[in-house]
Amino acid sequence: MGEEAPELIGNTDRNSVLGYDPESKDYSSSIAIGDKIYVVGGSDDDANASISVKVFDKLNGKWSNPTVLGTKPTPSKGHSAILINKEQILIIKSDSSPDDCIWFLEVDTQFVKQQRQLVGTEVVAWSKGITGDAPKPIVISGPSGVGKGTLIAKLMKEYPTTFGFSVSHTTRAPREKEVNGVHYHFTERNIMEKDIRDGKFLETAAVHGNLYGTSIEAVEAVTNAGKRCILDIDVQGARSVRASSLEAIFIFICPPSFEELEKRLRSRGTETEEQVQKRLRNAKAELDQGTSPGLFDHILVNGDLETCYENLKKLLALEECTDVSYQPDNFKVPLCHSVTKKDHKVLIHCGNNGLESETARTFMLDLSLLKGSAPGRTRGLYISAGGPFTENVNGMGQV
Ligand SMILES: Nc1ncnc2c1ncn2[C@@H]1O[C@H](COP(=O)(O)OP(=O)(O)OP(=O)(O)O)[C@@H](O)[C@H]1O
Ligand SMILES: Nc1nc2c(ncn2[C@@H]2O[C@H](COP(=O)(O)O)[C@@H](O)[C@H]2O)c(=O)[nH]1
Repeated sequence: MGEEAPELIGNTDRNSVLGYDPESKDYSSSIAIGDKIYVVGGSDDDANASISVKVFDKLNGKWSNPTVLGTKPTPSKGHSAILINKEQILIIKSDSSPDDCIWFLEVDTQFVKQQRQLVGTEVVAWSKGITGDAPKPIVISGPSGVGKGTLIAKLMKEYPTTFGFSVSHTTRAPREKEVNGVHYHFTERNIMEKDIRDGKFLETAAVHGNLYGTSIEAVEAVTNAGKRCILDIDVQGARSVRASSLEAIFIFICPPSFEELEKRLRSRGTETEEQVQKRLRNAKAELDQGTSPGLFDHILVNGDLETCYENLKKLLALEECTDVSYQPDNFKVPLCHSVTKKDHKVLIHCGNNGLESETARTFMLDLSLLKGSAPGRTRGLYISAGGPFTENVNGMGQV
């Protein structure tokens, strides 16, 4: 792309332009936000199908390749892009399955700002759009030995297709029965520190003398599998997640007494006496922080295991959403479409010029109830079909 500014052709008042080169089969959409132009490029050449992001800085006339966070959309035959606010670009993939065609490219959300500071480069983040009000991830915290892992294992065993565990990274050594990639991603401190600098983590904390962290990929792997994500993290981690854009439910597990906690930690037999002492010292502070108001939504006492498990299930059922359909059966965006936006509504006009053809259809995306963002999915999309939707059609699309 050289050092030339991207040419904004077409309907520039909507800030969104699609260019297509029939020879190379490359296409790109350019979105101007402030002094930056974001170019989302792709190729519909089957052999080199790809989707990429470049940023042009109008102030210094330079291109940059941003650090791209989050799971990228799979390549499609084409896409259109439209600015929905100063932080997010809506990308609509053509000819993609209904559950994989709405994506958000975040360019200046809270998460992107944080990561930009951390990484020191331009940062963008992908977040897949999903319809309806999908259940929120669950953060489970509590002092070491209280029974978090035991409760989570029971939940995963009873509901294997509903819940998925966010596999953390840690620099601590594996215990006898722990499997790399299942219980933790066991890693070296210098590698983890580099990954932190590269913005790969949603949160990290030094816990009991080791480094622990939830990678963005760990959370996305669970949500991409269509499951509800469970995070087993310490109180510092819960605080970081609370401050992030990952909208979650925060549950703190308490022991019935400090003596019982000590007994469980010792009887597990996985730590040396010195480590047990350290964990018990830290438990005092964690119990203080965990039970003070503000951070956790729910506190459960793990006295009798079965009672606590039943209470946990009840609590999660309370937070479940009802099963309602949020998109029409025939939702699929063809190559030939145009997109316009008014307030919180985006109209996708499909078919020849979006109007005249017999197969022409219009879909309306309602963005007013969007929740969450990268890292993770953007929930709360509502899609309806038909119309008439009285919006002037003069957008762009693959031709
Ligand atoms: N309600 C309970 N009553 C008695 N023992 C329990 C109960 N819940 C868990 N345990 C036992 O306590 C020990 C610690 O449990 P677990 O490993 O699940 O704790 P944890 O909170 O995940 O600890 P860590 O934070 O160190 O990973 C285990 O041996 C487990 O079998
Ligand atoms: N902040 C984070 N804390 C984490 C993460 N993964 C686990 N943990 C917490 O660490 C302690 C100790 O765990 P152990 O397996 O060594 O006993 C415990 O409280 C976990 O909840 C993480 O990714 N981030």
